[in-house]
Amino acid sequence: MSISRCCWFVTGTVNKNRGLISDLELRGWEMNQLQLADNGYRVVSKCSVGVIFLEGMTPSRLDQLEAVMLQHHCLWLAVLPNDALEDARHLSFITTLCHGFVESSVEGHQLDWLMQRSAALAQLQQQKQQPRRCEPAMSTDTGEYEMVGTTPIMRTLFQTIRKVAVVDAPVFISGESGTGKELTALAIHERSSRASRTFHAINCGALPEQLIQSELFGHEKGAFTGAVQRKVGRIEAADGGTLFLDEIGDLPLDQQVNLLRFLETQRIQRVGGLKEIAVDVRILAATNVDLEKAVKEGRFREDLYHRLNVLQVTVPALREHPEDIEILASYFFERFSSEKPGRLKGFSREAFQAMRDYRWPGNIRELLNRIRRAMVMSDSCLIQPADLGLKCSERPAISHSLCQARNQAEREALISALQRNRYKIHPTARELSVSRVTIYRLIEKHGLHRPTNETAT
Ligand SMILES: Nc1ncnc2c1ncn2[C@@H]1O[C@H](COP(=O)(O)OP(=O)(O)OP(=O)(O)O)[C@@H](O)[C@H]1O
Repeated sequence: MSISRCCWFVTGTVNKNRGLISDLELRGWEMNQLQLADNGYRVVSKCSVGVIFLEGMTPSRLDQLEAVMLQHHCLWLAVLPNDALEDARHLSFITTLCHGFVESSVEGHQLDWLMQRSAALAQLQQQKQQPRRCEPAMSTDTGEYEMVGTTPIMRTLFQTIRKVAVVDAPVFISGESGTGKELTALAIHERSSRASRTFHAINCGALPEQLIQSELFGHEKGAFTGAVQRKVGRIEAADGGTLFLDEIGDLPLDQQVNLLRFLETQRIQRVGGLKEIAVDVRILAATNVDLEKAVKEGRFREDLYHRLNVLQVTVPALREHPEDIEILASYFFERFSSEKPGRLKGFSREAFQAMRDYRWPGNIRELLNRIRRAMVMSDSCLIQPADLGLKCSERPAISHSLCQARNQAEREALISALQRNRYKIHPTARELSVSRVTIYRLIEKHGLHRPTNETAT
């Protein structure tokens, strides 16, 4: 594995550390100093490791640094002055933000070794976190149609998409609203032999009932009042390509018969026309309602259901793969970055936590919309839970495992004790009858962040 020898460094007192920095440069490290720009540290994420020389670092610089460090996907090492571990502010900084620390008496070759190991680990972590995308389903100018997900359930979905794409049979895509059914349909089309032809999506629930037949099958001039000219229907327009019938459960029963006839014969007849026209279209259909139930209740034709349901793809609800939330959030942050104010750098830990805690009834579409709105509305440099319209109390109503419940209770007890004690570590530890070290450990474990104006210990 080739390791990038690119390193950020921030130093409290440049001169004191000049020797060590030069030594590292001689050992092949490209040492880049993070510069203090007008609005804070300039963020450029090209290095996978960073070194903070803590000596002489003022509390206000530490505050600025924290925000920057959270933005970088790199591992941070602290070089400590002798008494740093006695200082609660430094201790909290090291335990919550740093991957490792060494005393300032460290020799160049020792720091070099530690940086190499950290850079290697950071690279491995980054590889693991790379979004495993189902290659762009459709090339568009906006690059809008990428499927992001790294969890086993999403990988299974990507595998299924690849399998069903290569055959020409109808596919039935089920899943809750906003889970990505249309994106799945597009991904199937894009991997099929029809990829170079058109992908046409119809929302059956949005078509006015009296116009459905003409919309789907087209009409001849004069077929009905207002039919002033011939119209090619959506099925015919998709000839050679793929037709995606969204919300198929909303198709009225009489239109279900016409669709069934088309699926059986691959021919259509325009309204008012006499000619049968052969159309070569692959049908993908989706619903977020229980179609089997609709069949039992007589609202959906059983024969059509079986015709459409040759191959099945189920798109999971977001709450079934919450581990993808962070990667999806980052993807949407990138996707809408042109709409955000320049100062906005990403998400706070609390925002990620709130996103993980939320149940997401509107699935990925809701996540996308909340992030897009937060990016416009946020006043700070990191998106906060309130910007997303989320509160920590909006917890999932799903049952927790005992371990999750314990964690949750521990987190809540810690947050309220910290708040009661104005984020002072000592009284919080006393109240919870644990050591101060335990409080620091728990703060790190639960990704909490003490307000920067609290200097308390
Ligand atoms: N895995 C994903 N990665 C990235 N974006 C996604 C993913 N899944 C869905 N999206 C985005 O979420 C939005 C909703 O997706 P889509 O329209 O495909 O959902 P749907 O299940 O068809 O919704 P509905 O049931 O309301 O028709 C779209 O903007 C889509 O690009």
